[in-house]
Amino acid sequence: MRRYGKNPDEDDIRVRPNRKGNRPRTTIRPKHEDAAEGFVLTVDRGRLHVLVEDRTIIAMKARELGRKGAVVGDRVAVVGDLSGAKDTLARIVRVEERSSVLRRTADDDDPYERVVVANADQLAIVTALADPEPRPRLIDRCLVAAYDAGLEPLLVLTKSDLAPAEKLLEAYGALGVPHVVTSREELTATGADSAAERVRERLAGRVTAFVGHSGVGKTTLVNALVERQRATGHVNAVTGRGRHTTTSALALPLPGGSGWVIDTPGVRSFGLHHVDPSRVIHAFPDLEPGTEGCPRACSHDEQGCALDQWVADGHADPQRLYSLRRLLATRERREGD
Ligand SMILES: Nc1nc2c(ncn2[C@@H]2O[C@H](COP(=O)(O)OP(=O)(O)OP(=O)(O)O)[C@@H](O)[C@H]2O)c(=O)[nH]1
Ligand SMILES: [Zn+2]
Repeated sequence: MRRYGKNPDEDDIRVRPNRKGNRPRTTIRPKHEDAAEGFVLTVDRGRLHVLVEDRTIIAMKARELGRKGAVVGDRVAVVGDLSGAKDTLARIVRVEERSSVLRRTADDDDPYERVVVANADQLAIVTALADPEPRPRLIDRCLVAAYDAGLEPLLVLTKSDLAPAEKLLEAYGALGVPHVVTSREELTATGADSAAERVRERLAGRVTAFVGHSGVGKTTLVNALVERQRATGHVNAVTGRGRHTTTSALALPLPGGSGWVIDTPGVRSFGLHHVDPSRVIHAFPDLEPGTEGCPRACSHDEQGCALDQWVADGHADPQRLYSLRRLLATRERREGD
Protein backbone atom coordinates (compact mmCIF):
# COMPACT_ATOMS: atom_id res chain seq x y z
CA MET A 1 0.00 0.00 0.00
CA ARG A 2 1.07 3.55 -0.62
CA ARG A 3 1.77 5.75 2.34
CA TYR A 4 1.14 9.40 2.84
CA GLY A 5 3.80 11.50 1.27
CA LYS A 6 5.32 8.79 -0.80
CA ASN A 7 3.80 10.25 -3.88
CA PRO A 8 4.50 13.99 -4.12
CA ASP A 9 1.18 14.50 -5.83
CA GLU A 10 -0.52 13.50 -2.63
CA ASP A 11 1.30 15.96 -0.42
CA ASP A 12 -1.70 18.12 0.17
CA ILE A 13 -3.65 15.15 1.46
CA ARG A 14 -1.43 15.10 4.51
CA VAL A 15 -3.03 18.19 5.99
CA ARG A 16 -6.24 16.25 6.37
CA PRO A 17 -7.37 15.86 9.98
CA ASN A 18 -6.45 12.69 11.81
CA ARG A 19 -8.06 9.47 10.79
CA LYS A 20 -9.50 8.50 14.14
CA GLY A 21 -12.27 10.95 13.61
CA ASN A 22 -12.20 12.51 17.07
CA ARG A 23 -12.76 15.92 15.64
CA PRO A 24 -16.08 17.38 14.60
CA ARG A 25 -17.22 15.54 11.55
CA THR A 26 -17.39 18.58 9.33
CA THR A 27 -13.63 18.97 9.42
CA ILE A 28 -12.86 15.35 8.68
CA ARG A 29 -13.82 15.67 5.09
CA PRO A 30 -12.65 18.81 3.37
CA LYS A 31 -15.52 20.34 1.50
CA HIS A 32 -13.63 20.92 -1.72
CA GLU A 33 -15.81 23.81 -2.62
CA ASP A 34 -13.33 24.72 -5.30
CA ALA A 35 -13.63 21.30 -6.94
CA ALA A 36 -14.46 21.17 -10.61
CA GLU A 37 -16.99 18.82 -12.15
CA GLY A 38 -15.61 16.11 -14.36
CA PHE A 39 -16.75 13.15 -16.42
CA VAL A 40 -14.65 9.98 -16.45
CA LEU A 41 -13.70 9.03 -20.02
CA THR A 42 -11.51 6.03 -19.37
CA VAL A 43 -9.28 4.41 -16.79
CA ASP A 44 -5.75 3.40 -17.61
CA ARG A 45 -3.86 1.53 -14.89
CA GLY A 46 -5.34 3.51 -12.02
CA ARG A 47 -5.09 6.82 -13.84
CA LEU A 48 -8.43 8.26 -14.77
CA HIS A 49 -8.91 10.39 -17.85
CA VAL A 50 -11.45 13.01 -16.90
CA LEU A 51 -13.18 15.56 -19.05
CA VAL A 52 -13.26 18.93 -17.26
CA GLU A 53 -14.94 21.62 -19.31
CA ASP A 54 -13.29 21.00 -22.67
CA ARG A 55 -10.00 19.57 -21.40
CA THR A 56 -9.00 16.02 -20.74
CA ILE A 57 -7.01 15.79 -17.54
CA ILE A 58 -5.39 12.85 -15.82
CA ALA A 59 -6.45 12.23 -12.25
CA MET A 60 -6.16 9.68 -9.52
CA LYS A 61 -8.45 8.75 -6.72
CA ALA A 62 -7.93 10.77 -3.57
CA ARG A 63 -7.25 8.70 -0.52
CA GLU A 64 -10.36 9.96 1.18
CA LEU A 65 -12.49 8.06 -1.33
CA GLY A 66 -11.40 4.89 0.38
CA ARG A 67 -12.23 1.78 -1.56
CA LYS A 68 -14.84 3.45 -3.65
CA GLY A 69 -13.60 3.73 -7.19
CA ALA A 70 -14.63 5.83 -10.11
CA VAL A 71 -15.44 4.17 -13.42
CA VAL A 72 -16.15 5.31 -16.93
CA GLY A 73 -19.29 7.42 -17.04
CA ASP A 74 -18.95 8.64 -13.47
CA ARG A 75 -19.53 12.26 -12.64
CA VAL A 76 -16.75 13.28 -10.29
CA ALA A 77 -15.40 16.28 -8.38
CA VAL A 78 -11.72 16.97 -9.06
CA VAL A 79 -9.20 19.24 -7.37
CA GLY A 80 -5.55 20.07 -7.92
CA ASP A 81 -3.90 20.87 -11.21
CA LEU A 82 -6.72 20.96 -13.73
CA SER A 83 -4.68 22.42 -16.57
CA GLY A 84 -4.39 19.13 -18.39
CA ALA A 85 -0.73 19.93 -19.06
CA LYS A 86 1.72 17.06 -19.48
CA ASP A 87 2.72 15.25 -16.27
CA THR A 88 0.09 16.94 -14.13
CA LEU A 89 -2.14 14.85 -11.94
CA ALA A 90 -5.41 15.98 -10.40
CA ARG A 91 -7.31 14.26 -7.62
CA ILE A 92 -10.83 12.89 -7.60
CA VAL A 93 -12.37 13.78 -4.25
CA ARG A 94 -15.95 12.76 -4.84
CA VAL A 95 -17.96 10.42 -7.02
CA GLU A 96 -21.49 11.65 -7.56
CA GLU A 97 -24.44 9.37 -7.09
CA ARG A 98 -24.94 7.05 -10.05
CA SER A 99 -28.17 6.76 -11.98
CA SER A 100 -27.22 3.27 -13.16
CA VAL A 101 -24.43 0.73 -12.95
CA LEU A 102 -23.56 -1.90 -15.50
CA ARG A 103 -21.69 -4.74 -13.83
CA ARG A 104 -19.85 -7.75 -14.87
CA THR A 105 -19.55 -10.71 -12.60
CA ALA A 106 -16.45 -12.11 -11.04
CA ASP A 107 -14.54 -14.51 -13.25
CA ASP A 108 -11.62 -16.84 -12.87
CA ASP A 109 -9.03 -14.12 -13.23
CA ASP A 110 -10.77 -11.66 -11.00
CA PRO A 111 -12.85 -12.71 -7.99
CA TYR A 112 -14.68 -9.40 -7.66
CA GLU A 113 -17.82 -8.28 -9.34
CA ARG A 114 -17.07 -4.94 -10.90
CA VAL A 115 -18.94 -1.95 -12.14
CA VAL A 116 -17.91 -1.45 -15.75
CA VAL A 117 -19.90 1.62 -16.68
CA ALA A 118 -21.78 4.16 -14.59
CA ASN A 119 -24.69 6.38 -15.57
CA ALA A 120 -25.45 4.80 -18.93
CA ASP A 121 -29.10 4.84 -19.90
CA GLN A 122 -28.96 2.57 -22.93
CA LEU A 123 -27.16 -0.67 -23.78
CA ALA A 124 -26.37 -1.21 -27.46
CA ILE A 125 -25.95 -4.92 -28.07
CA VAL A 126 -23.85 -5.27 -31.20
CA THR A 127 -24.30 -8.55 -33.06
CA ALA A 128 -23.12 -9.57 -36.51
CA LEU A 129 -25.70 -11.26 -38.71
CA ALA A 130 -22.90 -13.55 -39.89
CA ASP A 131 -19.14 -13.98 -39.45
CA PRO A 132 -19.31 -14.55 -36.53
CA GLU A 133 -22.73 -16.19 -36.38
CA PRO A 134 -25.22 -14.50 -34.03
CA ARG A 135 -25.30 -15.99 -30.56
CA PRO A 136 -28.84 -15.66 -29.24
CA ARG A 137 -27.89 -16.79 -25.74
CA LEU A 138 -25.29 -14.05 -25.55
CA ILE A 139 -27.86 -11.54 -26.76
CA ASP A 140 -30.22 -12.80 -24.07
CA ARG A 141 -27.54 -12.40 -21.44
CA CYS A 142 -26.95 -8.83 -22.54
CA LEU A 143 -30.69 -8.14 -22.43
CA VAL A 144 -30.91 -9.46 -18.89
CA ALA A 145 -27.96 -7.34 -17.85
CA ALA A 146 -29.61 -4.30 -19.41
CA TYR A 147 -32.97 -4.88 -17.76
CA ASP A 148 -31.30 -5.60 -14.44
CA ALA A 149 -29.31 -2.38 -14.62
CA GLY A 150 -32.32 -0.36 -15.71
CA LEU A 151 -30.85 0.39 -19.16
CA GLU A 152 -32.92 0.33 -22.30
CA PRO A 153 -31.58 -2.21 -24.75
CA LEU A 154 -30.90 -1.48 -28.41
CA LEU A 155 -30.01 -4.23 -30.86
CA VAL A 156 -27.48 -3.21 -33.48
CA LEU A 157 -27.24 -5.90 -36.14
CA THR A 158 -24.12 -5.51 -38.28
CA LYS A 159 -22.84 -7.09 -41.50
CA SER A 160 -26.24 -7.07 -43.18
CA ASP A 161 -24.38 -7.57 -46.46
CA LEU A 162 -23.65 -11.14 -45.33
CA ALA A 163 -27.03 -12.34 -44.04
CA PRO A 164 -30.61 -11.11 -43.58
CA ALA A 165 -31.86 -9.92 -40.20
CA GLU A 166 -35.43 -11.25 -40.29
CA LYS A 167 -34.92 -14.56 -38.55
CA LEU A 168 -33.01 -13.09 -35.67
CA LEU A 169 -35.47 -10.24 -35.25
CA GLU A 170 -38.35 -12.68 -35.07
CA ALA A 171 -36.93 -14.15 -31.88
CA TYR A 172 -36.95 -10.70 -30.29
CA GLY A 173 -40.26 -9.49 -31.65
CA ALA A 174 -42.18 -10.23 -28.46
CA LEU A 175 -39.63 -8.36 -26.38
CA GLY A 176 -40.14 -5.22 -28.39
CA VAL A 177 -36.45 -4.38 -28.34
CA PRO A 178 -35.65 -1.54 -30.75
CA HIS A 179 -33.14 -2.42 -33.44
CA VAL A 180 -31.01 -0.98 -36.23
CA VAL A 181 -29.54 -3.02 -39.08
CA THR A 182 -26.24 -1.81 -40.52
CA SER A 183 -23.33 -2.76 -42.71
CA ARG A 184 -19.86 -1.33 -43.12
CA GLU A 185 -20.78 -0.07 -46.56
CA GLU A 186 -23.82 1.77 -45.25
CA LEU A 187 -21.97 3.09 -42.22
CA THR A 188 -19.31 4.80 -44.26
CA ALA A 189 -21.85 6.31 -46.66
CA THR A 190 -22.58 9.94 -46.00
CA GLY A 191 -25.86 11.81 -46.01
CA ALA A 192 -28.79 12.27 -43.72
CA ASP A 193 -30.08 8.72 -44.15
CA SER A 194 -26.75 6.94 -43.77
CA ALA A 195 -26.63 4.01 -41.38
CA ALA A 196 -24.47 6.04 -38.98
CA GLU A 197 -27.19 8.67 -38.88
CA ARG A 198 -29.85 6.03 -38.23
CA VAL A 199 -27.87 4.71 -35.30
CA ARG A 200 -27.09 8.21 -34.01
CA GLU A 201 -30.80 8.99 -33.94
CA ARG A 202 -31.16 6.25 -31.35
CA LEU A 203 -28.27 7.65 -29.32
CA ALA A 204 -29.23 11.31 -29.26
CA GLY A 205 -29.12 12.84 -25.82
CA ARG A 206 -28.23 9.56 -24.15
CA VAL A 207 -25.29 7.72 -22.71
CA THR A 208 -25.11 4.39 -24.52
CA ALA A 209 -22.79 1.56 -23.57
CA PHE A 210 -21.81 -0.65 -26.52
CA VAL A 211 -21.17 -4.32 -25.93
CA GLY A 212 -20.37 -6.99 -28.44
CA HIS A 213 -18.42 -10.14 -29.00
CA SER A 214 -15.06 -9.80 -30.70
CA GLY A 215 -15.24 -9.52 -34.48
CA VAL A 216 -18.83 -8.34 -34.77
CA GLY A 217 -17.77 -5.01 -36.20
CA LYS A 218 -18.12 -2.89 -33.07
CA THR A 219 -14.99 -0.89 -33.81
CA THR A 220 -16.13 -0.23 -37.36
CA LEU A 221 -19.47 0.91 -36.00
CA VAL A 222 -18.15 3.09 -33.18
CA ASN A 223 -15.61 4.76 -35.45
CA ALA A 224 -18.38 5.66 -37.86
CA LEU A 225 -20.44 7.17 -35.05
CA VAL A 226 -17.99 9.32 -33.14
CA GLU A 227 -15.40 11.96 -33.69
CA ARG A 228 -12.71 10.02 -31.97
CA GLN A 229 -9.79 12.31 -32.77
CA ARG A 230 -11.36 15.49 -31.58
CA ALA A 231 -12.76 13.90 -28.49
CA THR A 232 -9.65 12.66 -26.80
CA GLY A 233 -7.31 15.47 -27.90
CA HIS A 234 -3.76 15.20 -26.70
CA VAL A 235 -4.29 12.07 -24.66
CA ASN A 236 -5.42 10.26 -27.74
CA ALA A 237 -2.07 8.52 -27.90
CA VAL A 238 -2.75 7.02 -24.50
CA THR A 239 -6.34 5.98 -25.03
CA GLY A 240 -5.99 4.93 -28.66
CA ARG A 241 -7.25 1.48 -29.51
CA GLY A 242 -3.78 0.00 -29.70
CA ARG A 243 -3.16 0.22 -26.01
CA HIS A 244 -6.77 0.23 -25.04
CA THR A 245 -7.32 -3.48 -25.09
CA THR A 246 -9.03 -5.19 -22.22
CA THR A 247 -9.10 -3.13 -19.08
CA SER A 248 -11.43 -0.19 -19.29
CA ALA A 249 -14.35 1.10 -21.23
CA LEU A 250 -13.89 4.32 -23.18
CA ALA A 251 -16.38 7.18 -23.45
CA LEU A 252 -16.53 9.00 -26.76
CA PRO A 253 -18.70 12.01 -27.54
CA LEU A 254 -21.11 12.00 -30.45
CA PRO A 255 -20.84 14.87 -32.90
CA GLY A 256 -22.48 18.05 -31.74
CA GLY A 257 -22.53 16.99 -28.09
CA SER A 258 -25.62 14.90 -28.75
CA GLY A 259 -24.74 12.04 -26.46
CA TRP A 260 -22.02 9.61 -25.47
CA VAL A 261 -20.90 6.29 -26.83
CA ILE A 262 -19.19 4.10 -24.25
CA ASP A 263 -17.18 1.43 -25.96
CA THR A 264 -16.59 -1.57 -23.74
CA PRO A 265 -13.90 -4.18 -24.17
CA GLY A 266 -15.80 -7.33 -25.02
CA VAL A 267 -18.41 -9.23 -23.05
CA ARG A 268 -16.81 -12.57 -22.43
CA SER A 269 -16.92 -11.96 -18.71
CA PHE A 270 -20.49 -10.80 -18.65
CA GLY A 271 -21.89 -12.95 -15.86
CA LEU A 272 -25.30 -12.63 -14.38
CA HIS A 273 -25.04 -14.08 -10.90
CA HIS A 274 -25.93 -10.76 -9.33
CA VAL A 275 -29.15 -10.36 -11.28
CA ASP A 276 -32.37 -9.98 -9.34
CA PRO A 277 -35.42 -11.39 -11.23
CA SER A 278 -37.65 -8.69 -9.80
CA ARG A 279 -35.54 -6.01 -11.45
CA VAL A 280 -35.73 -7.83 -14.76
CA ILE A 281 -39.50 -8.15 -14.51
CA HIS A 282 -39.67 -4.43 -13.97
CA ALA A 283 -38.86 -4.13 -17.68
CA PHE A 284 -42.05 -6.12 -18.42
CA PRO A 285 -44.81 -3.81 -17.21
CA ASP A 286 -47.46 -6.06 -18.79
CA LEU A 287 -46.33 -9.00 -16.65
CA GLU A 288 -45.16 -7.31 -13.46
CA PRO A 289 -48.58 -6.88 -11.84
CA GLY A 290 -49.23 -10.59 -12.43
CA THR A 291 -46.43 -11.52 -10.01
CA GLU A 292 -48.46 -10.30 -7.06
CA GLY A 293 -49.94 -13.74 -6.55
CA CYS A 294 -46.55 -15.49 -6.75
CA PRO A 295 -45.09 -17.47 -3.87
CA ARG A 296 -42.33 -15.66 -2.03
CA ALA A 297 -38.98 -15.56 -3.86
CA CYS A 298 -40.67 -17.05 -6.90
CA SER A 299 -38.26 -17.75 -9.73
CA HIS A 300 -41.21 -17.18 -12.09
CA ASP A 301 -40.35 -20.42 -13.76
CA GLU A 302 -41.76 -22.86 -11.24
CA GLN A 303 -45.04 -24.48 -10.32
CA GLY A 304 -47.30 -22.05 -8.56
CA CYS A 305 -45.93 -19.03 -10.40
CA ALA A 306 -48.90 -16.74 -10.80
CA LEU A 307 -47.77 -15.59 -14.21
CA ASP A 308 -49.22 -18.71 -15.86
CA GLN A 309 -52.69 -17.74 -14.65
CA TRP A 310 -52.05 -14.08 -15.52
CA VAL A 311 -51.42 -15.04 -19.12
CA ALA A 312 -54.21 -17.64 -19.18
CA ASP A 313 -56.60 -14.91 -18.07
CA GLY A 314 -55.59 -12.87 -21.07
CA HIS A 315 -53.75 -10.08 -19.24
CA ALA A 316 -50.63 -10.50 -21.33
CA ASP A 317 -49.34 -12.22 -24.44
CA PRO A 318 -48.02 -15.76 -23.74
CA GLN A 319 -45.06 -14.96 -26.00
CA ARG A 320 -44.01 -12.29 -23.55
CA LEU A 321 -43.98 -14.73 -20.66
CA TYR A 322 -42.09 -17.21 -22.78
CA SER A 323 -39.49 -14.55 -23.60
CA LEU A 324 -39.20 -13.46 -20.00
CA ARG A 325 -38.63 -17.05 -18.88
CA ARG A 326 -36.08 -17.60 -21.59
CA LEU A 327 -34.19 -14.54 -20.36
CA LEU A 328 -34.39 -15.51 -16.71
CA ALA A 329 -33.12 -18.98 -17.59
CA THR A 330 -29.94 -17.51 -19.09
CA ARG A 331 -28.84 -16.69 -15.58
CA GLU A 332 -28.40 -20.36 -14.88
CA ARG A 333 -26.37 -21.08 -17.97
CA ARG A 334 -22.69 -20.77 -18.38
CA GLU A 335 -21.34 -18.07 -20.58
CA GLY A 336 -20.27 -18.78 -24.10
CA ASP A 337 -22.92 -21.35 -24.96
N1 LIG B 1 -18.75 -8.07 -44.50
C1 LIG B 1 -18.67 -7.18 -43.53
N2 LIG B 1 -17.58 -7.12 -42.76
C2 LIG B 1 -17.52 -6.21 -41.77
C3 LIG B 1 -18.58 -5.30 -41.55
N3 LIG B 1 -18.25 -4.52 -40.49
C4 LIG B 1 -17.04 -4.92 -40.08
N4 LIG B 1 -16.57 -5.94 -40.87
C5 LIG B 1 -15.28 -6.64 -40.76
O1 LIG B 1 -15.34 -7.49 -39.62
C6 LIG B 1 -14.06 -7.55 -38.99
C7 LIG B 1 -14.19 -7.14 -37.54
O2 LIG B 1 -14.55 -5.78 -37.48
P1 LIG B 1 -14.18 -4.84 -36.24
O3 LIG B 1 -14.86 -3.54 -36.46
O4 LIG B 1 -12.73 -4.84 -36.01
O5 LIG B 1 -14.92 -5.68 -35.13
P2 LIG B 1 -14.83 -5.62 -33.54
O6 LIG B 1 -16.16 -6.05 -33.07
O7 LIG B 1 -14.32 -4.31 -33.09
O8 LIG B 1 -13.82 -6.77 -33.25
P3 LIG B 1 -12.57 -6.77 -32.29
O9 LIG B 1 -11.65 -5.73 -32.88
O10 LIG B 1 -12.05 -8.15 -32.41
O11 LIG B 1 -13.10 -6.43 -30.94
C8 LIG B 1 -13.17 -6.63 -39.78
O12 LIG B 1 -12.44 -7.40 -40.70
C9 LIG B 1 -14.14 -5.71 -40.49
O13 LIG B 1 -13.61 -5.18 -41.68
C10 LIG B 1 -19.74 -5.38 -42.39
O14 LIG B 1 -20.73 -4.64 -42.27
N5 LIG B 1 -19.73 -6.34 -43.35
ZN1 LIG C 1 -43.73 -16.15 -10.26
